[in-house]
Amino acid sequence: MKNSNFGFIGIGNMASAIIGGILSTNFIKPENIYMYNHHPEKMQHFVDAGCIPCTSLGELAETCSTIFLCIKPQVFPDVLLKLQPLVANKKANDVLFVSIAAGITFQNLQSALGADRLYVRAMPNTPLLLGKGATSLSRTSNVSSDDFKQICDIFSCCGLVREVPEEQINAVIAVSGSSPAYLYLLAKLACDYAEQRGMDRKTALDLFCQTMTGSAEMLLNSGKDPQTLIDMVTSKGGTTFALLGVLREHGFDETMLASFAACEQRAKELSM
Ligand SMILES: NC(=O)c1ccc[n+]([C@@H]2O[C@H](COP(=O)([O-])OP(=O)(O)OC[C@H]3O[C@@H](n4cnc5c(N)ncnc54)[C@H](OP(=O)(O)O)[C@@H]3O)[C@@H](O)[C@H]2O)c1
Ligand code: PRO
Repeated sequence: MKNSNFGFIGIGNMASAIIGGILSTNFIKPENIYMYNHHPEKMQHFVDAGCIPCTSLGELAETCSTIFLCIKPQVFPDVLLKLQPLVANKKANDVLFVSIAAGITFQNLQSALGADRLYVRAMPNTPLLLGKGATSLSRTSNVSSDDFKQICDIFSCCGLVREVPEEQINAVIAVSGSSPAYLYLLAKLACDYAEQRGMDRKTALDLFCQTMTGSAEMLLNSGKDPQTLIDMVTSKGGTTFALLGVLREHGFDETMLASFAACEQRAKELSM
């Protein structure tokens, strides 16, 4: 398969993050990036940067050998139904589909677009917008190493990439896809509390964020596991001991684990 033109369907938050990463690193020239959104004004920013807007799905399908499906899972049945006849005349391995949707399975894509086509599933996250995202990728077994490397390289323009088997891609949503939401929630609560205690909110946010990045560095580079790092913070009978005691009393671990399971379960429900 020769990838020369790349098409994006659904130019919202995540497609914008991926295309932004590609353009900022010059990995693909803008004139090789095609896009379609049913509200064309959403594409204007990228059109100004030299990308090619399509006026129909057919125009995009005609021109592109790699097609990123960046719409919401609920929109997939409709878009795949329209896409199927538009790619029917292409040879099976002449087009590679990359779906970034939570829950949409290879089986869903194969049923709608053809069993022997090439498919990659991606689970990115919103920090891709800053080139600091984390993306998990799975591929069907017929995707060659070269083709898969190209998709990995595209997501690498926006941060870290890891391959996971498809069986794990719903579980990973709680780890890196949805997880920015609970980290932001923690930041919000810490800032709300600081404000209640008379602190300046911006000062609290700066301190909290530095603590998040520093803690992440410790997890990655100290050689210590998470529990050892928790123990290093927790003086016997001290403040952290009191804090963790309340979390334990209120079932924090169980609540978080239940929320991760709900996240994975919802992805399964979003399957077509
Ligand atoms: N947001 C995240 O953190 C995140 C992380 C990982 C994966 N994902 C996955 O990424 C996908 C997109 O999420 P998002 O947050 O980027 O959503 P989004 O901002 O709503 O983007 C979806 C885009 O698709 C457009 N669209 C809707 N129906 C269309 C159609 N029939 N044809 C063409 N374009 C259409 C929407 O246009 P209008 O708004 O004009 O209707 C919108 O621009 C989802 O499947 C989600 O599961 C999201
Ligand atoms: N945002 C999407 C959702 O909430 C997928 C992961 C993050 O469904």
